Amino acid sequence: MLKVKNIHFNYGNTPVLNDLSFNVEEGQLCGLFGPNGCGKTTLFKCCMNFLKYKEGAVVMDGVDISECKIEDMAKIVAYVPQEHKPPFPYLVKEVVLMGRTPHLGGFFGISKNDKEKAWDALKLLDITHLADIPYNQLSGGQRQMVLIARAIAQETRIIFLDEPTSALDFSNQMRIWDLMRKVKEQGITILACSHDPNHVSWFCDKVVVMNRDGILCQGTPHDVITESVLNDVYQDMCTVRSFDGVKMVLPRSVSSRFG
Ligand SMILES: Nc1ncnc2c1ncn2[C@@H]1O[C@H](COP(=O)(O)OP(=O)(O)OP(=O)(O)O)[C@@H](O)[C@H]1O
Repeated sequence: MLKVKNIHFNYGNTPVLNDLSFNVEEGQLCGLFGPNGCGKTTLFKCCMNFLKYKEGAVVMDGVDISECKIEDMAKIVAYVPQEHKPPFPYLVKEVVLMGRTPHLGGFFGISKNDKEKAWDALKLLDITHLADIPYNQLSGGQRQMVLIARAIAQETRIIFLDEPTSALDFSNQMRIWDLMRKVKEQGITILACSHDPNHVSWFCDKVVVMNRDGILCQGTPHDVITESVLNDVYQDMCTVRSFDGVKMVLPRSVSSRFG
């Protein structure tokens, strides 16, 4: 469903993505993690043709995205950005409704069905109580939930989420990861980056680990979430324990307190 082949990208003369390749299968929930500044957001933007990579190819749902117009892209992939702070003078229900006409960024030709889909997305995230509140008045976490609702309302076959739980409290973090699993069970393909290796380990089918040189490794959480990989990424700070087959990543300083 998503094929990234030998992508290279520079900001000016500074290389950021260096020969990145990975695939995500249809209906897979793929987690992407790596240290600050390794290029995760840049990778999302290259995959959506917002940034033009200089070598390589990205194929989504059989379409070479370098030839894809923005309105066609919006039918293939929905994007939840890491944060969204600019003034956005709309009510929450209007922001979610924009998921129905993402390429227009407005409310042209909206049907009763579109309104129902937007309302369903608000219900799915349990945020119907926010519907009539101005988006600009929301907290960071509430905005994150609304943008996820907008992506769900868009009804694409692929969803990209850039740190979708970074601003959320624990219950909303778990709710979003559980929701991503439910969504992927409907055959939708998800690529989500996260700074929490535990979330990636517990919820994802596949994990792609990046460092500043490119992709360090990729595979199932069982194969990838190991002390040697994590300590490569996080400079010898992690211990990995297994509880009933579930891997738990702990800071070394904590695990040493408990022997
Ligand atoms: N517009 C830009 N112009 C120049 N350099 C940029 C630009 N945007 C990002 N960078 C640089 O590119 C590198 C990758 O940034 P990116 O935001 O993709 O990393 P990231 O892995 O998403 O980081 P984080 O986990 O902190 O969100 C960083 O070194 C960053 O400083």
